[in-house]
Amino acid sequence: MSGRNITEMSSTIQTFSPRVTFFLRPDLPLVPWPSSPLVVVSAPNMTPFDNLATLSNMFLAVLAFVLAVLAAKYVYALRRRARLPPGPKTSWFGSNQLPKSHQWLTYAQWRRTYGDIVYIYVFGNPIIVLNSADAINDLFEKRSAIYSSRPMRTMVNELMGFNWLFSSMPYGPRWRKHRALFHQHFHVESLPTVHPVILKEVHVLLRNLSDNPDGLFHHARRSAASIVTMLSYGHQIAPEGDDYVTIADTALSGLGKAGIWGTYLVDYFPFLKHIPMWMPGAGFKKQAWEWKQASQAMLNMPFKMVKERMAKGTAIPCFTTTLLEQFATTDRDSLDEELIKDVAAIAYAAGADTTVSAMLSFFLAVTVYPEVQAKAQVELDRVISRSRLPTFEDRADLPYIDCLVWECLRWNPVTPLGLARTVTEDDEYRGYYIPKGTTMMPNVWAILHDEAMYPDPLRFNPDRFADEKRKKELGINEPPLAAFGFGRRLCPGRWLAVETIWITVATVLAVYKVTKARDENGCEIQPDTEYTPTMLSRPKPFRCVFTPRSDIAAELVRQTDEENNY
Ligand code: HEM
Repeated sequence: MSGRNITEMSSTIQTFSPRVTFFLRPDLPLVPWPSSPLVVVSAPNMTPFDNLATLSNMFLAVLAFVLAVLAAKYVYALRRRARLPPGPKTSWFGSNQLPKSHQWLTYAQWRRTYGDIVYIYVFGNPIIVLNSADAINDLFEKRSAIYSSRPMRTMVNELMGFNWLFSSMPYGPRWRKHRALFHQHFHVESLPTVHPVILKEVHVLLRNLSDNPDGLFHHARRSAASIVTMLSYGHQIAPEGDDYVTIADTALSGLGKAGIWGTYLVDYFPFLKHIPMWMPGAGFKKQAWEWKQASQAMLNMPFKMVKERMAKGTAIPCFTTTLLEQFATTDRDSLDEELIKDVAAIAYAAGADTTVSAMLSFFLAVTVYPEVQAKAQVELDRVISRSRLPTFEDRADLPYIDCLVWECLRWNPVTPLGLARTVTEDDEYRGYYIPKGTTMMPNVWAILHDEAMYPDPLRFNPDRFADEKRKKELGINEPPLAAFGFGRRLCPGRWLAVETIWITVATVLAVYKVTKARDENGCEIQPDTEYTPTMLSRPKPFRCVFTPRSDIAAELVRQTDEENNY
């Protein structure tokens, strides 16, 4: 070694390049390393073969180090994977144990097998289903800083053009801006100003039920939709063939179908969005393109209509006019037209079909449970004595109607799997490892059918909300808030929804007896109590009959026609 011992050389090298020294072996000669200008060590007696041997030793040392790091990482990952929550055996391709329809029912059964927190792995995507109020509360409420985002939804947001919906935006400044603007206009204190709008549309519903009882689904939908379009755009929906409703319904039917994250493969494999529409198997792209035309029209068309009416001076004051006026005068920093347009459109997208599902649950429940209907009518008759229609001022005196509304929201929740979240950091809960990016599904149906809190949960029983002492014992609240979500993403339209459902229930039961339809032989038709398997679940079509409870009731319905128009 030319008179220099290994320690000296090593320290010389360390001076220039500590990283290299780390790999040196004392039993091998030290040589200059041509590619590293920092290592300047003379070793005159060395041959090219010696150099090669040293290079390969260094290479081996680096390789060994890299392999050690990878092995450590692998062991760490294995250990973490061993701490994933339990769940059905799934491979990278998912599993045939995964339910294809009404997933919430299967997930609720899994609670018995796997517990509150169930892990599924589908096409490389980790999903956790939360089956209990405790687990959801611990994560979505107490750790809301990392559980308030939404999963990336390639089909809905990117391909179908619904990126204006703040309900599916990731948690962050853009979402916050949208939500704050929505909240400014749709909050509990604003309710008295929206009561006249709700009341008027519910009266239209009464008349429609009298004229054409078989059109129940259509009338209920029209009523819920007209309330939100009046509030957002000052637009009352035409009885039939309203252009806005037609276009919005096309868009929303797409959203309903693609809304449960993972319904389309492209949610799991976002790169599929790049495949051309003409390729075999790319039917989803064509379908998404059609829905996109509708989602963009739904966003732009009514907004343009309001601007035109404002220019002509015929616009009815509403959310859009108020904000456009504000935008034109003062508040240009915090407002822009795109923001106003997005927020105006979400009221219909998020508010119409949800409210109508709960309304339809009410019609189904009172058809199937006549004793519930009779009890509500006793209360109504006691308070308003059949001489007039109920108003919002009667609410405090009609507690059973409240209970009936809560039970509609619980019995078959409108969003049985809530709206999926994603966790934005690795987390640990009850000793389980929850990887960053996991899609979190709150099983709202399971929570609202937990026998410990709601005994005999499949039965429609408003009385479960009536007894204060029993409620305390069981730990239940009204309203059943889980129906509206959790934490920072809790539904901001819940006040409007509850008011709408409440006055619908009170008004319909004040004037009509709702009974089962009969077939051609005069036999009662037992309604199907099954619900659709969609993200927004609603009763499957059923028939019922609306009979005025008295001549006065029929007259009260007729008189609603004389109310002033907007
Ligand atoms: C019975 C009627 C309704 C039900 C059951 C319902 C339910 C829900 C649920 C479960 C969520 C997701 C919450 C979460 O992620 O934890 C949600 C979000 C939302 N709802 Fe509702 N909703 C109803 C009516 C309405 C109405 C009438 C409006 C508007 C006028 C509305 C506007 C929204 C919006 C904007 C969001 C998104 C919130 C966010 O992501 O920050 N909802 N709703």
